[in-house]
Amino acid sequence: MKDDVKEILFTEEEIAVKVKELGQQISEDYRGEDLTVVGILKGSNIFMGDLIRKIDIPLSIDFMVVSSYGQSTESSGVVKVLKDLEYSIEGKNILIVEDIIDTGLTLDYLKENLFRRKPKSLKICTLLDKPARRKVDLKVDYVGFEIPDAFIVGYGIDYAEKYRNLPYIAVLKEEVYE
Ligand SMILES: O=P(O)(O)OC[C@H]1O[C@H](OP(=O)(O)OP(=O)(O)O)[C@H](O)[C@@H]1O
Ligand code: HPA
Ligand SMILES: [Mg+2]
Repeated sequence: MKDDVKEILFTEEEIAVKVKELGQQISEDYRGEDLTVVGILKGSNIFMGDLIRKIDIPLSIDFMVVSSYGQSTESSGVVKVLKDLEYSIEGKNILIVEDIIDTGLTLDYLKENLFRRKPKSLKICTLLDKPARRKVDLKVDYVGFEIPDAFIVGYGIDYAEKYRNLPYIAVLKEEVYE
């Protein structure tokens, strides 16, 4: 697995520092308010777990499973909801947690989908932001790291369902996916 890595972008330690910063900022912004954190699986599986433990206010969690990359390095442009939320979000403060925003198509679809359910507020937190590939305008409220236009894996993020268990965030060698 490690032989497929071209370059480590962010170490475990760098990720931990950033996640703590994001958690502190979110805690301050929502203090005194109810908060429901919605993780977008599978990619946010690790980030979500680490982030909520750095948020020191009461919160509840829910998950959606969506997919648009499948086994590819390119978005299909079609966002499939494989598992929907368990609970109503009407009148609630919702924070969507994503691992990475690339073209923005996934979150553009999800924002529309969730806004229709009448939440009190709807904000977005992503660990990684790849602005060079954005295809839609998207306001993102909390961003961990801005990254270059490269296909990354690790810390829950996959290529063809592999590499999620890498403890750091890395760029894959092109020969792995070309
Ligand atoms: O901004 P976009 O171009 O839409 O890309 C971002 C989305 O792509 C990845 O999901 P993927 O479809 O790979 O599913 P996964 O989370 O199960 O890996 C990632 O987790 C984001 O949800
Ligand atoms: N890596 C893995 N999955 C992704 C990426 C990426 O760079 N962009 C969108 N989904
Ligand atoms: Mg993926």
